[in-house]
Amino acid sequence: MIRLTVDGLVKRFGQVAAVDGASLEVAPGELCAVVGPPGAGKSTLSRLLAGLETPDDGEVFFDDRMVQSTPPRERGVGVVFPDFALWPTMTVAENVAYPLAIRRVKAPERRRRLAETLSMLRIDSLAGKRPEQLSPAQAFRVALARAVVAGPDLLILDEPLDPFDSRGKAEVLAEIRTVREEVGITAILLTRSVAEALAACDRVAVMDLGRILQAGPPDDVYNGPVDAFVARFLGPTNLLQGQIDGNGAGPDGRRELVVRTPLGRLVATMPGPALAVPLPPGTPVTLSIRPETLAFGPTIPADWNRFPATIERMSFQGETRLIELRGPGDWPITAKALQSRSRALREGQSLTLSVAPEFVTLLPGRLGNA
Ligand SMILES: Nc1ncnc2c1ncn2[C@@H]1O[C@H](COP(=O)(O)OP(=O)(O)OP(=O)(O)O)[C@@H](O)[C@H]1O
Repeated sequence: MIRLTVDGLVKRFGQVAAVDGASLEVAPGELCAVVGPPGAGKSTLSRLLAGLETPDDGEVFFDDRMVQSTPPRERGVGVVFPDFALWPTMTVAENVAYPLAIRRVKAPERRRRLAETLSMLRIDSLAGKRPEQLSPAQAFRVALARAVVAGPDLLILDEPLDPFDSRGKAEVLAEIRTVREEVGITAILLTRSVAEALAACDRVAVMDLGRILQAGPPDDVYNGPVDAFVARFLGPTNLLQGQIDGNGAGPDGRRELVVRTPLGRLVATMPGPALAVPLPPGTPVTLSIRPETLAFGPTIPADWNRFPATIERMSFQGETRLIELRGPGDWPITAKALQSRSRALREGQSLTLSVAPEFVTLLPGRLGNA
C-alpha cells in the first residue's frame, strides 16, 4: 500500500486552470473522498493521478516514487471511470481481464487472477454477459473488478455514486469496503455525495476552483472547517460575524476565545495550534455553528453559551425537525433536532438556545477579512 502525495499540481486548459495548485496527502490504505461542486476540478485531478493528463506544474509521489511523468500503464493506477466505461463489445470476463492482457500477464496467472477477482466481487455468474445486460450495480462491480485485477497501487473511483439512489449508493460503498478489506489499497473517491463521503471515507478533501481547500478526517473537517465555503459545502451552518473580546483557557486546558456576536458574547473553543498566538481584542472573525449542535434546554450545563430565541417556523423532515428561529436583534438562526426530542416545541414559542463552546467554531480562513 502506498502513501499518495500530491504537491502543487496545476493543469490549465487555455485560460482555465482546472487544477490550480492542488496538494493532498493520503496515508497507505486510506480511502480519501475528494468532494466539491461541479467544475471544482475533481475529474481533472483524477485524470492527472491516473496519467491520462500531463500536469503543467507540481508533483505526484507514490511513496518516494515521483510518478507525474510515468505513462498510465506503468503507473499502477486502477480507475473506475464515470458511467463505468465498460467496453460494450466485450464480455464481463474480457472487460475484467483486459488490464492483464495489455500487461502480457501469462495465461495461467491471468486465469487465476480473473477467477479470484470475479469471485471477490460476486460476478462469476455474469462472466459471459455483455455490459448492456447488466444492472447499474452489476456494471459497477465489473468496473471495480477491472480496476483492481492487475493489483494497482492506487484505486481511483471517479463519481461511481452518481447513477444511484441512496440505497444504491450504500451498496456501492459496501463493495468498495469489500475490496479494501480483501486487497488493502490506497484509494481516492471523487464525488458530489457529501453525506456518503463523510460516512464512508477515512479522509475527506474539499476541492473548489482547482484547489484542495481542506483535508482531514471527516469529523475534524466537518466540525473544524477552515472557511465559510468548506463549512457550507459539508452541511448547513449558521455563520456569524463577530469581534474578539478576549482569550482564555478552558477547564481542560484548551484554548478559548470570547467573541462578541449579534447573539451576544459567545465562547468558542479552539482545537488546533493554528491560532497559538492570542488574537487581539477587536479582531473581526467569523463563527460557524451547525444547526444540530444547538440545544433547546431545559437543563443547560454551566459552561455552555446561551441566548434567547423565538421559533418562527418548523418543518418536519422525518428523522429530524428543521427549526427556524429569531435570536437577539432578530438575527436568524437555524436549528435541527431529532423529531422525537422536539415534539413539544411550537411556532411562536420563546425559549433559550444553548451550544457547547466546542461547537462554536472560528473559521481561521476568514481571519482579518470578515
Ligand atoms: N479538456 C478540457 N478542456 C477545457 N476545459 C476543461 C477540460 N476539462 C475540464 N475543463 C474545465 O476545467 C474545470 C474543472 O473541470 P472538471 O471536470 O475537472 O471538474 P469536476 O469537479 O470534475 O466537475 P464535475 O463534478 O461537473 O464533473 C471546468 O471549468 C471545466 O470546464
